[in-house]
Amino acid sequence: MTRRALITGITGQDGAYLAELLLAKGYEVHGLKRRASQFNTQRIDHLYVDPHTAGARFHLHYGDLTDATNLIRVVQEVQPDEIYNLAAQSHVKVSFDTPEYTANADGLGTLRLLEAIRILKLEHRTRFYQASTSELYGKASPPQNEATPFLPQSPYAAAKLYAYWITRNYRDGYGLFAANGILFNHESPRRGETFVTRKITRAVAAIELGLQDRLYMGNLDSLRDWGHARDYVEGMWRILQHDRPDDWVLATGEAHSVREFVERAFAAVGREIVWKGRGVEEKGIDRRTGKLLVEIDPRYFRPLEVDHLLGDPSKAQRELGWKHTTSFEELVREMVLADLEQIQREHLAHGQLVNHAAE
Ligand SMILES: Nc1nc2c(ncn2[C@@H]2O[C@H](COP(=O)(O)OP(=O)(O)O[C@H]3O[C@H](CO)[C@@H](O)[C@H](O)[C@@H]3O)[C@@H](O)[C@H]2O)c(=O)[nH]1
Repeated sequence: MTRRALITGITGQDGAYLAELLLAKGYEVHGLKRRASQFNTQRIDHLYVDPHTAGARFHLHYGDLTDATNLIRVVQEVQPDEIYNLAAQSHVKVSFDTPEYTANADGLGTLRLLEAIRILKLEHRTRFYQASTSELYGKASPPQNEATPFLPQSPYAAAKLYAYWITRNYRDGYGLFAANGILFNHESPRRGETFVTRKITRAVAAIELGLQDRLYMGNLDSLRDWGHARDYVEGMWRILQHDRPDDWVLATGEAHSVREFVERAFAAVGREIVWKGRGVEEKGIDRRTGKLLVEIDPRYFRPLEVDHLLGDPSKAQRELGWKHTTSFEELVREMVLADLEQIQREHLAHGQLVNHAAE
């Protein structure tokens, strides 16, 4: 029997990698996508199959985590063996501007999906994966593992805390196979352009190609545990194949500062950055040419910051046999090289640089 998966957030970075993985494993993959005035399917266009094609295993459904009746109907139609809830308003800084929407989509959206499973009496058929996050740890001291108490520091993290707990409550109360993957930051060339890694690699590529002068940054001191998204979707799948539902940290076990990410990204194109000044006066200068390349813009600071995320993935390693395979250095390099190619292509097509990195 072909297994069926429903992925919410299929148009995002993780949704695209997970869809590829599940298709390669022989699954029938259904994805939920929001209607938008502009095309938002670039990351999955290569997977699209005309639904009239015999044996098509990739299907998209319109939907939204804020729309309960829609979710119930889609779950009823698909009758999934596995649901991966990856949809969210996932930008931490944006959540300070849109806290109510973030709570609705990220918190209540998770509840709506769990309720859909119950209403349709799929408790014994459908396994549920919740995209929980290292942002839950917030101010908790590193390293963080499954037993570390959560101290969320944003509307996004507070909404995800509700989602984490309601997933556990439905597991314990109703016997659902409902699991939380507590994923630390994971990036790739498909990362959204307003997250810090992609913002940096796009800027480095654009500067290198002479299309941009400099990069404006927020807090350079944050430490993050950055891995490659392709490794992490493999972990999500393993979490749902385990013999019991549980909560799992996926991380590399290595933390680097935002400053270090900037340095490595410029190093990938042969530039060395030297830092001058402190705080908002800090500047990144190209050692060879003396050119000012990085400046601080306080607009990118958040009302609350998460200073240090460093995951301890030993449980996932021991019990799921999961481990990251891409190093920090390889990740940065892959992203810079991909952006050099992509920006060259965009520039040829539009004659100008398209810049979305406003957050
Ligand atoms: N986005 C952004 N972040 C900046 C900038 N300058 C400094 N930073 C710092 O870079 C760090 C990482 O920011 P993001 O890349 O936006 O990611 P995040 O806040 O860590 O959240 C991401 O990872 C979580 C997992 O821990 C995810 O849950 C979340 O959805 C998101 O993907 C933060 O400390 C942020 O303050 C900037 O110009 N833009």
